[in-house]
Amino acid sequence: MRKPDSKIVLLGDMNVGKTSLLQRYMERRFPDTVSTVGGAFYLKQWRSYNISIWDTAGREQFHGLGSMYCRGAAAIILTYDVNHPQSLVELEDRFLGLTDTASKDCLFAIVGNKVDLTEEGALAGQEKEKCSPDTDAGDCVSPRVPKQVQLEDAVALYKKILKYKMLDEQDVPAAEQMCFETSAKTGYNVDLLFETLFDLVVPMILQQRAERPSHTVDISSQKPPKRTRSGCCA
Ligand SMILES: Nc1nc2c(ncn2[C@@H]2O[C@H](COP(=O)(O)OP(=O)(O)OP(=O)(O)O)[C@@H](O)[C@H]2O)c(=O)[nH]1
Ligand SMILES: [Mg+2]
Repeated sequence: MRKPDSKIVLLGDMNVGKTSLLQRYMERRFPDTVSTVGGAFYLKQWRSYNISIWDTAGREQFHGLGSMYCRGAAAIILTYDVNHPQSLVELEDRFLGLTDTASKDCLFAIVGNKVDLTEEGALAGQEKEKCSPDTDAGDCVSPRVPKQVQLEDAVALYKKILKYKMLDEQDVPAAEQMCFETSAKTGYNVDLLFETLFDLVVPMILQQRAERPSHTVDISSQKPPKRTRSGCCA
């Protein structure tokens, strides 16, 4: 198996659409999902780099595994459902602490998913035919509701995270670049989310490589060991 150069992890409450987002990006479809057990990952080749993207379980019973999946992560996607304010609250209360094991310069993206279900989704080009007896289930939309969580709430959380991590706003990407509203169902902003992160992670890979001590020994520059009287080497 190809060895990953970097790691991105999806975190968030159950049912917010983590698995659906990843499948939409990697497989270009929106299949039925079952609630994730433990975790699973995809390997994505981005330019000449291999990036592993980990999907985790949002269910409380798997909570203990979260920090293990985050270990060494270069970026974490904190996912909520724009129709469930509690799912944003949970990111701060339950999931942020799991990211302590991530890389010290870990990037954070905050993602409000299921925007297709909102009235605002229609303005963002999410309009689809309403369900009718002749419409395929995958092509129909539930009745639209006003969005329950605003993008500004996600931006506020992003700024809290910077404080929690003791990061300076000037040293990290701007909140507006790292807070997204998506729909795994229609694909809205899904490529933008993942590919923004890939582009930000690549310089981190290069920096790590530059800092890593070289394990290669140039044997041509090594002098043969001197013989001592006992026959051993000095
Ligand atoms: N309308 C709509 N439904 C979505 C969207 N994304 C996911 N869903 C639905 O929401 C439900 C949960 O999606 P999952 O992707 O399994 O959620 P999850 O976050 O992986 O959940 P856990 O694995 O339990 O943590 C499924 O019925 C999906 O079809 C979306 O963008 N729009
Ligand atoms: Mg899942």
